[in-house]
Amino acid sequence: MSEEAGQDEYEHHGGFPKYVPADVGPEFGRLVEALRTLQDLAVSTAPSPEVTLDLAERVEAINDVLKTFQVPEGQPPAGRVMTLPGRGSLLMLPWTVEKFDAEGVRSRGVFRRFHLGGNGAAHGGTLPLLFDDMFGMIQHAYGRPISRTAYLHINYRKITPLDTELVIEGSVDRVEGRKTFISAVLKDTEGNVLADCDALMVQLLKGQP
Ligand SMILES: CCCCCCCCCCCCCC(=O)SCCNC(=O)CCNC(=O)[C@H](O)C(C)(C)COP(=O)(O)OP(=O)(O)OC[C@H]1O[C@@H](n2cnc3c(N)ncnc32)[C@H](O)[C@@H]1OP(=O)(O)O
Repeated sequence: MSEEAGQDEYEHHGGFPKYVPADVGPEFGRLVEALRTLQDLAVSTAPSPEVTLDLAERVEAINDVLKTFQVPEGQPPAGRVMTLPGRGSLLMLPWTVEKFDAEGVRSRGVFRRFHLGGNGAAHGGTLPLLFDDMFGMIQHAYGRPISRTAYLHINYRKITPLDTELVIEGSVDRVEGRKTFISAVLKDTEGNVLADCDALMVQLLKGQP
């Protein structure tokens, strides 16, 4: 495929908006980190009813301010700041990308209290989120158009601990027409495999949701 044709194909992200990196100041990362700490505290505290009511009113006041700045998908910085944990998105795991190229993507971080499943381990549903977003980035770094996950097969090999530095790394295994096969591994810093995952992502047709 010529470079021009490849670029044309890359520009066709189905019905997706085109995502470009966001340029933000340090105050954005500070806000996101403060909100993550709020999430951790919201699931790990038991304040009195009076304090709960006071907090609800204060958070509602913050929401009233934020509501006036709502913009369409693709325009908020959340998810588009590659230098911030979770690319600055509260949905994503707060992990930091340390390698991002066609050879593959590597990211490092911790599961926090907010991600607790049971008995000190990360909730099983948070791992597919980590892998799925990783696969989106791998696909992006490889130069493939944004695609939808058709399947995602995860093997939970060991308990995934909270508040412990972990590393996830993956790459494209092969491309067959619209289909990209990707795999990734989650390890602790001693190299123990906690989970591995492979997925099929299918390139969207023009205008496909
Ligand atoms: C600033 C920069 C930021 C960068 C970061 C950006 C990251 C953004 C990240 C965003 C990332 C978000 C990612 C998300 O989270 S996407 C959200 C989760 N995924 C979905 O919602 C997908 C829902 N499903 C669909 O939309 C359709 O089913 C798709 C689009 C997947 C395929 O339906 P479509 O009608 O289009 O195609 P087709 O059915 O003709 O299939 C085509 C081919 O694929 C093969 N096939 C299909 N399914 C399966 C299967 N299960 N196992 C094995 N094979 C399967 C099929 O046999 C055929 O093969 P072949 O016969 O051609 O050989």
